[in-house]
Amino acid sequence: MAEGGKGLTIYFAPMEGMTDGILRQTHHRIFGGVDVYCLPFHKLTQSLSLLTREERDIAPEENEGLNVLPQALTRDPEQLSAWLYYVSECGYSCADLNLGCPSPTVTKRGRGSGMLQDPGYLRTFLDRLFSNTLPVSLSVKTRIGYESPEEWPELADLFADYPFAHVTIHARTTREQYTGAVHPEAFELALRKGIPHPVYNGDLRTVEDVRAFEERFPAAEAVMIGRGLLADPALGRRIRGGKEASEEELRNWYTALYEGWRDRFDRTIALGRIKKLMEWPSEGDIRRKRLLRRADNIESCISAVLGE
Ligand SMILES: Cc1cc2nc3c(=O)[nH]c(=O)nc-3n(C[C@H](O)[C@H](O)[C@H](O)COP(=O)(O)O)c2cc1C
Repeated sequence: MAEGGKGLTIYFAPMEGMTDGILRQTHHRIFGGVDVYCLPFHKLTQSLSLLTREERDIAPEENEGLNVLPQALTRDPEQLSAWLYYVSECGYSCADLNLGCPSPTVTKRGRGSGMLQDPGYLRTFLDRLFSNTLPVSLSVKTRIGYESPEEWPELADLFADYPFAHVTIHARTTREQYTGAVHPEAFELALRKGIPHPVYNGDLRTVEDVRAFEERFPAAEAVMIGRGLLADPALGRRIRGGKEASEEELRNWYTALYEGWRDRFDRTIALGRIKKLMEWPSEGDIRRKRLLRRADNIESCISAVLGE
């Protein structure tokens, strides 16, 4: 696990359709304050071929100067094992297994958090995987159950039994998707059960949230933050005592992201992405959201989010 240097190690959560190489590099260049950038999952298939977008995302040149953690979605230990060799050939030393995705199209095939429904199969999967020496170390990102947090004690015992590099715990069930109260007590149980290097994830949106977390869990080593960093890209830096994002930094951030996405895709996709991202800093502000909806170029998007 990467060292934070000071205090908690901070992971930038993987967010499909958002946290691509352009966002990761731009974030690192302007704000920093993040130790590890997590890649959205590669959906593994029988043929083991990746999508062009997935190949590009993991390519060393896309991630130059960054600490990144690639991630896979699969319920097949042989597929995962083969992919881990590919990750190693790309030059990375750790990779992550997704056991958290709650999308019905994923879970109905028993993948992502769908695997949590069958702890027996999950043990078989992990036994087979760890029966061989792996080319890189493996971490896992999980939820605390499929239907109910009552499933967590059994799952926590399971995760404590394997030599994971770390275990990221999104403190919600599959049913809870991304909203509703998190269950921080699940993290307490993870610490008590000796889960290797647990990383807390879920609704850390502000510096105050992180301070309260540190106070409640002084033994915690690491947190993963997603939407909080989209809403305030300087959050990692501020957690470490650094300054808030200036207006100039935010302008540079949005402009660089828009231009990067426009050059890679096209103007329409870039505008769509930037608007989606800007929903987070505009959260709860109906006027800004209305202005953002109407905006049809990057300047009016920036005015909608940063204007008076
Ligand atoms: C649009 C979107 C895409 C996501 N894609 C992934 C993914 O590819 N892999 C993953 O493990 N989690 C994914 N997540 C979950 C986040 O990594 C994170 O666990 C979740 O947002 C909770 O953290 P937060 O409250 O800090 O945002 C996604 C979440 C969102 C909202």
